[in-house]
Amino acid sequence: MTTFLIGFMGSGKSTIARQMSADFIDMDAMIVERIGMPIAAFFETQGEAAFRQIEKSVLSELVVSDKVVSTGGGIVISPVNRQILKDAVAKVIYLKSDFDSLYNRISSDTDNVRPIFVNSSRQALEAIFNTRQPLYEEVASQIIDVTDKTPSQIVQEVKEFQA
Ligand SMILES: Nc1ncnc2c1ncn2[C@@H]1O[C@H](COP(=O)(O)OP(=O)(O)OP(=O)(O)O)[C@@H](O)[C@H]1O
Ligand SMILES: O=C(O)C1=C[C@@H](O)[C@@H](O)[C@H](O)C1
Ligand SMILES: [Mg+2]
Repeated sequence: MTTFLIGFMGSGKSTIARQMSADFIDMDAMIVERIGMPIAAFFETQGEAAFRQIEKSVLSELVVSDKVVSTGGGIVISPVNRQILKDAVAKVIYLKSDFDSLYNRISSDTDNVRPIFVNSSRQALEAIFNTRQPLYEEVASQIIDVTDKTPSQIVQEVKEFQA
C-alpha cells in the first residue's frame, strides 16, 4: 500500500520519507526530473498552473506505487488531487505543525529554493498556511503532530500507522 506524507512546506515530508525507506519517492524530485529544471525556474518560465498540471498527473501515477511518497506542499490545493487522495487505497499521513515552527525551518533551509516561500511575505505565507490546513485534514487518514519531535520519533509513528 502506498504511504503519502502530506503537509505544509517544511513539515518534514522529504526528510521523513528518506528515513522511512531507501526506495521512497519524492514528488518534487520526480517533477524536477520530468521538467528538466528546478521548480523555481519552472514557476518563473511556465507559471504555477503548468506546475500544478504536472503535479496532478504525477500524483495519479503514484497511487499504485506501493512506496513511501513525500508529496509537494501544495498537493491539496486541487479538488481533483484531494479526491485522488481520498479514493486511494493508501495511508495519507498529515505531518502537522504550527506556522511559526514551519516558518523558522524553511527560513533556515537554504538548500531548497521554494518559490511560494521566496515570493511571499511572512503574512501572505501564513494566509496560505491557514487556507491549506483544513484541506490537509480533509484528506488525511492519520495526523501526526510533528512540532518538537525528532525525525526518528516521527518515523516511528508513521511506521505504527503502516502496521
Ligand atoms: N522533525 C524535524 N525537526 C527539525 N527539523 C526538521 C524536522 N524535519 C525536517 N526538518 C528540517 O526542516 C527543513 C525542511 O524539511 P523537508 O525539506 O523535509 O520539508 P518538506 O515538508 O519536504 O518541505 P517541502 O514541502 O518544501 O518539500 C529541512 O532543513 C529539514 O532538515
Ligand atoms: O507549497 C507549495 O505550493 C509548494 C511546495 C513544494 O513542495 C513544491 O511542490 C513547490 O515549491 C510548491
Ligand atoms: Mg519536500
